[in-house]
Amino acid sequence: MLVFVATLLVTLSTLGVAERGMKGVIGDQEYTLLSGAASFLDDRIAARVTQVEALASSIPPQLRTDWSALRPLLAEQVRLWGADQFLNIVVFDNDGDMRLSLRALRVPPDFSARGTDYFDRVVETRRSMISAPRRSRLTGEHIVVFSAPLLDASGRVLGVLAASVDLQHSGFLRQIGTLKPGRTGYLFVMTQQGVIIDHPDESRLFQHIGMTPGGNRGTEMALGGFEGWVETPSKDGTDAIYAYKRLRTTGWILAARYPTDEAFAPMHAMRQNAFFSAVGLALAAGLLAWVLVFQLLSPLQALRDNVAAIRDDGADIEVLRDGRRDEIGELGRAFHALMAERERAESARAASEKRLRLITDNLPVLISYIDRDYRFHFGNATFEKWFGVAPPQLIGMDLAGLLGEEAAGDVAPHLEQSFAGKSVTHEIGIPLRGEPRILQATYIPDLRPDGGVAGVYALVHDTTHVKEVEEQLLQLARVDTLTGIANRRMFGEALQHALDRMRRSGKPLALAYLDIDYFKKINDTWGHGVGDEVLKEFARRLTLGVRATDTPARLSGDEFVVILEEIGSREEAERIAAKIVAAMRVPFHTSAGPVQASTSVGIALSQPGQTQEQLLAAADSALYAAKGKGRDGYAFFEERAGQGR
Ligand SMILES: Nc1nc2c(ncn2[C@@H]2O[C@H](COP(=O)(O)OP(=O)(O)OP(=O)(O)O)[C@@H](O)[C@H]2O)c(=O)[nH]1
Repeated sequence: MLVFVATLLVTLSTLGVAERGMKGVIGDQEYTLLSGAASFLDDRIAARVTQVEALASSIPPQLRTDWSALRPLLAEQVRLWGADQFLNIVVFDNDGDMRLSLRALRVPPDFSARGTDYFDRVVETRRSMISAPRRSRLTGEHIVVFSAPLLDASGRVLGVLAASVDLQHSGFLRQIGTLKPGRTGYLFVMTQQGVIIDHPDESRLFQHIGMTPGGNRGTEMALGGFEGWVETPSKDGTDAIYAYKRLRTTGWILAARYPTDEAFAPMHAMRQNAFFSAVGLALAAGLLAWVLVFQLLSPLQALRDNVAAIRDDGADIEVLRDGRRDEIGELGRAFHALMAERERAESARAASEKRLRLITDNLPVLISYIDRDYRFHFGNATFEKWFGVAPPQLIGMDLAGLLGEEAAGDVAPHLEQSFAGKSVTHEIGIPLRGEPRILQATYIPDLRPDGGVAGVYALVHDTTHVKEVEEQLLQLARVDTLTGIANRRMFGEALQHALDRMRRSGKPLALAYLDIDYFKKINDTWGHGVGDEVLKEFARRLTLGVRATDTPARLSGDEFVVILEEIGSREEAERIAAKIVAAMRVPFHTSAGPVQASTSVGIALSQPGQTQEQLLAAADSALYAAKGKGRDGYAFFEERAGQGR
């Protein structure tokens, strides 16, 4: 389209320039023609002037006032010139009276040439002249008069010889009519004052140019002195080329009118031809340009198709390297490099993702990403192992869908804190595959650059086993490793709890403090191993000898205690002590054979407001008393130390 429009524009503007140039040529031609015609007319007029001057001067001096003798001379001369040169030749005397006329005229009695330009000026200047166009007073015809003085020897004017030319019928001006431009163009002549003296329209002859309504800029310019050509509308509205030239001899204005339509008829035909040729050319050029552009763009189209094939059908990117050695080939190679780079980055990313996936899937923890709707966005393979939910099924699942309403309700407040921007860790107990488990969950907020939280990363691990081990460790720390009964630490706790219970129930408790008699000797006699065996058996007998609710404990070496709860009386406590003492008299079966041992027991009954230490000290004091009494027996704590049985 662009080529089509451009070609048309160029053609039309070139035509416009050519037309303007052509118009100039035609105008100049017309003016040149007119100038030729003007010079022809000037020559004719000058020739007539010369004829009349020559005729006047050829008259012999004696005949210059002999009017009757002059006639045949003039008649002979006119005959020689040819009859149609002049309409008439007359001679006036120096008073202006007509003395001679070659044509027979009815001359009115008062006819005088005085007052006419052709008489007065000649008398005045004594030189020949051409009159203004005028209407003959004698014949009524439109004429111009060529007049010359008849002078005597001293140069005095004797008369005036006047030769008239019929403007309308003589063909004096008509001869130039053949020079008219074109078929409908014409020439016309007017005086400097604008009186038309020659015109193809005879009705306008000898009328002032202004008599016809309308205006003609060219003619107005010409009356103002313009010579040359101009294109302007005529009075009848049609455009025409007007040319104007003044006659040198008379000052008359010779004008030519050439209607533009006719002047440019060939031009219009040419324009039409050129227009159709231009349209054809433009169409052809446009079509050619289209084909060219199509051909130029076809590799680009192929490149586009290749890119589409790579994107939509997964075609190999190698199709982009088609080896063209131009800009499009460069573009293809640039695309190839870009895509290869992308593919490398993509496979690196995929490998990294696979690695990460492998790691996360094989970690014995739940790794997930939870969005703001509390729905899973990502989850590792552990979800399948723990909950039987495969990662793809997990996507979009909400917490209640995975954990059940109750557990989801427990988790929600912690998640909310994390969505508020905090890292949160909490524990929750839920059944997994039918077993109660303790899980520890850590929520890490996914902070956006604007500070908002997009979601939460959740890391959950099963701490059940750890808790169990912890519990075991705790238990181990409270148990005497040799005997399996409570150690000093657990004893302390148990005593505290027992004292608390006593305070609540009001039922007193007793504390028995025991020590194996001469244990050092057993060690020394049988060795430490046997000593240990005795200690274990001692603990066993102690445990068997008291109620299940009572707590036996080994404090250190061969020292033991028993917390005896809900002891109704001192007697009851003593009974138990005696029972224990009796139980220890039975020989101990060891790897080295039976070993005889015994124990001493100190008993103290708890008092209101008494501390652990005070109670223990009281029992210890009673033990001391029991030892003091010879061992293998018990003593009851009295306020005064040392008392007991
Ligand atoms: N086999 C063994 N011996 C221990 C253990 N702990 C402490 N002993 C020993 O137990 C003995 C305790 O002796 P003491 O209580 O001081 O004295 P005793 O010989 O029992 O005399 P009395 O208490 O006055 O009747 C020491 O010789 C310790 O070395 C242990 O775990 N195993």
